[in-house]
Amino acid sequence: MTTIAILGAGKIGEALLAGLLKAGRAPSDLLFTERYDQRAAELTERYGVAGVDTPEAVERADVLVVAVKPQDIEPLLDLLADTVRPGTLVVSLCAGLPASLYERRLPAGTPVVRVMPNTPMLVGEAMSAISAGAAAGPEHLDLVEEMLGSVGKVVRVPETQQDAVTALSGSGPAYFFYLVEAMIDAGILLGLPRAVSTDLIIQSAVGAATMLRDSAEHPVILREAVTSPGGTTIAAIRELENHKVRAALLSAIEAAAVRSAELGRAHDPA
Ligand SMILES: NC(=O)C1=CN([C@@H]2O[C@H](COP(=O)(O)OP(=O)(O)OC[C@H]3O[C@@H](n4cnc5c(N)ncnc54)[C@H](OP(=O)(O)O)[C@@H]3O)[C@@H](O)[C@H]2O)C=CC1
Ligand SMILES: O=C(O)[C@@H]1CCC=N1
Repeated sequence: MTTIAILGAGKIGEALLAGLLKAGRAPSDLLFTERYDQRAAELTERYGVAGVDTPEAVERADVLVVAVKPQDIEPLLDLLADTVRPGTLVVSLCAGLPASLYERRLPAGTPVVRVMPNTPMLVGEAMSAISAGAAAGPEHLDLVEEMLGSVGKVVRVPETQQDAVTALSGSGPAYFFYLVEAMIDAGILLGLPRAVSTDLIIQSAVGAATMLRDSAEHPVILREAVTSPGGTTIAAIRELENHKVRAALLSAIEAAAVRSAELGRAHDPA
């Protein structure tokens, strides 16, 4: 069985750990590293997976999943540089960091797959986009697709599209949470109890998301079906247009893509 080590079990690393276990992987086929012993002990207690140091993870794992913040990549690469064993697959979940960064620093021929997942991995509903580095072949993409397919949906994209993917689906859940948060506040403004407002909005979000996924209808058609002539929805939509919410979303997501590219350049100026 393939042993997978998650290097940096923070928010996304833990989501992957939990998702893989939920999908049926044995705790003995998983390892993780963490910076602080207390965090490692908590994770082992919660998931029954062993926390190890980086050299042990490199020694034991067939797949190393890098899930530290981009700002923490350099010391980790220093540790991995001469120790990664031939044939080990390196999977990077880090925003912005190109496969070429790993290829320059790790032993020649190390296969690298760059991935942009998202946190709904925790509930088996991740959206992950994967791209092969120079030394990664179809067998490596298949392995990563199988691994991430057990915790959500996977698409293959050219690496040139990863900054856009990061801005859209990597950060995407945050935009929906932000919208939900604002809509719950609107209920408070209208005098509803917070619990009622929260229930109304979360169920509306779940219902709308399920329709988007299952109805095969374009979002415009679904929105038009809610928007009655002379009714309530169009009164709200006029306000959204007045406040340029669509333009704000375009700018916001463009800013996220620009930031992803900046993070990459900061560590891999070539
Ligand atoms: N959060 C998200 O929604 C998504 C995040 N990502 C990417 O995933 C990566 C991790 O993000 P996120 O999980 O949010 O960040 P977190 O800070 O929550 O997780 C990173 C974890 O790695 C630990 N760490 C840092 N350096 C090392 C090291 N050398 N060895 C072992 N552990 C280490 C950190 O410890 P400490 O807390 O002590 O710093 C922290 O617990 C980022 O590169 C991000 O771009 C990708 C998609 C979505
Ligand atoms: O905000 C970030 O940088 C990370 C990458 C995508 C989602 N969270």
